[in-house]
Amino acid sequence: MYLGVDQAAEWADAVALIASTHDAVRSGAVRLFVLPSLPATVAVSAKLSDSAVAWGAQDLHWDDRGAVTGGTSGADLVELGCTLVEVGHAERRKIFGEDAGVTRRKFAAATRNGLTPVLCVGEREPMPAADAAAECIAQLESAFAGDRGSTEVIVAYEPEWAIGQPQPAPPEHVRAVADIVREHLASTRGTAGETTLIYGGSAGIGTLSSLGDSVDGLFLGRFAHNPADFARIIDDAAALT
Ligand SMILES: O=C(CO)COP(=O)(O)O
Repeated sequence: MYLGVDQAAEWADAVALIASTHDAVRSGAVRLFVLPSLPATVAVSAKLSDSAVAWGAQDLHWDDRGAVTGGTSGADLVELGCTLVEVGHAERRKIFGEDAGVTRRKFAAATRNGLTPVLCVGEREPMPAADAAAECIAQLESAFAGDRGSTEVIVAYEPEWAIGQPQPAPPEHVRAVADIVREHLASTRGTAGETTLIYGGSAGIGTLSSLGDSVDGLFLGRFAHNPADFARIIDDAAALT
């Protein structure tokens, strides 16, 4: 909810231009997706529709149709051209009280509708990496509910305590957690359906370079609101490919 609808559209316009001119995006070496606020979806998708940038939503309801005033149907997101949807963001868990059961049902709704879930996991408080990873793995397994990799999933590791801060979590912490989570995903899901691991939480210019190949990418918030900064973050990603 940082950007208004017109601001989001203007931002998407700038991002579409960056995507169309950046070699790493043009070649497919760097892939981009945008999850605007729901009211901005149509305006943003109009700007991105001729670009390589995918778009999606920040939330959906677990039912596709019925008496759910204020809900967002995954089927409607598909009609809007969304190919991804975020599930289980820390703010959904904290502000809206979404628990493991809600996240599991929303994850199922995403895959049922053919939307790639961007499944957010992360520890609430700072803690040793092994404990943080265990918490993330418990959240993952709870959301998967036995799904063993039939669909593509993007796992966003976002420690709750690192969101909305001046700096991301220390890179050595992120790398240590990501290594354990990745090993778990590889041993339980293999390569079926493809699982991507990205880091979010005050990520910006230089974050990806500091994480090396322990993650596949970033989940950006505030520090991508300036398109010029976003372009520099794409440069960081391109340098790693
Ligand atoms: O929550 C986030 C992305 O989902 C991160 O937001 P910030 O990068 O603004 O902390």
